[in-house]
Amino acid sequence: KVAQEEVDTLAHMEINSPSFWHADFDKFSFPPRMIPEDDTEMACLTMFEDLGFITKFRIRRDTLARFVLMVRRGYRNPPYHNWMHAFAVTHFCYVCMKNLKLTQYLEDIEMFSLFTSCMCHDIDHRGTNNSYQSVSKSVLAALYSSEGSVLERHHFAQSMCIVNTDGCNLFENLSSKDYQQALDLMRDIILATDLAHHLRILKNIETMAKTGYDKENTKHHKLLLCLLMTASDLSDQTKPWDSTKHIAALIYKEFFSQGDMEKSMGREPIEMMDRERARIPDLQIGFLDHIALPVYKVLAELFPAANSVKVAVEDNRRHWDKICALIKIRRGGSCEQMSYDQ
Ligand SMILES: Cc1nc2ccc(C(=O)NCC(C)C)cc2n2c(-c3cc(OC(C)(C)C)ccc3Cl)nnc12
Ligand SMILES: [Mg+2]
Ligand SMILES: [Zn+2]
Repeated sequence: KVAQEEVDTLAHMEINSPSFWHADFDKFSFPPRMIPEDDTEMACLTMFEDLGFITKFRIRRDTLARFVLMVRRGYRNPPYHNWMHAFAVTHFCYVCMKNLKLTQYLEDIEMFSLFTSCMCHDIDHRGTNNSYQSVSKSVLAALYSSEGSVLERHHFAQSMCIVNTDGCNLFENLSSKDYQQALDLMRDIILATDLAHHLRILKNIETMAKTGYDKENTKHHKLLLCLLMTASDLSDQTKPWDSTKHIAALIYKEFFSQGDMEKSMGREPIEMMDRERARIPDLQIGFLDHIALPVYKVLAELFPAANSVKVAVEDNRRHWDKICALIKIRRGGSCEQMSYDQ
């Protein structure tokens, strides 16, 4: 699936330093989506190298090149859940590892597995959510609906296919113990990206932040890995307003086409997926209040160095509030569709 000359090019090129991409490449303020898509594989090599993973886990350069190329190809091209989403998620995880001194909280193998999981966490996403898999009686639902987290199980299965493909096994030089641990960690971390799972464990994460992280407690390691994964998955919300506005446009493009498909199947989509009914500013305020803000609040409690990220999300919420207020003034009543050139 990946041409040998592509692998050779990526495998033999000198790995660029972070500053080659931008002076702030390893800062929370840097927007990873500004990297041209065709440069993202090289930027992934920069991050692997800068985190010390290539040396520490004795990753062969041709294996790494083939792995990165295969992961990128594993993504489809829906409006939001595409390779650039995975790259942005991976970049946020890299910035956390560079700025939050995570070596004092997690083991090397855990960080390596988390970083790799970020790259793979939405592989082969079709731009539809878990409930749509059951409604449309998709192959994925047939495979996984009895266990739940249908999409996330598929993302993990696809990731394992790549790891098991000749010349793509990123973990090939790990001890058998570390090898098994890496795959188990990838499974737990990718399954943690199911919103339902996240909402189930959020209380435990908040309790851990209150009582204080205990490096000797394996449960705390797991909870922290899940938090870092969801904080990375939502990290588009931590960037400046222009980017956040654009991301909302992509998300609702994807949601509304699912809603259209559900209507064509004679079903009523939920409001956030119904282009006739959805009020985007209201929905985004709800999403930020109930899903995004709690994640960055607890991240900032655990890591004061992440406070700027929480502030950025609060700024974005204020922007949506202003748009809602504007709509109310102009239209009276609640927020309706309109262009947000705010
Ligand atoms: C900008 C933005 N708006 C969203 C608005 C709504 C929802 C949604 O699913 N609401 C469901 C209702 C029933 C409560 C998700 C949104 N969303 C996500 C997202 C996060 C996910 O889950 C983790 C990462 C674990 C939190 C999983 C999937 C997605 Cl698409 N990423 N960005 C967004
Ligand atoms: Mg996902
Ligand atoms: Zn994702």
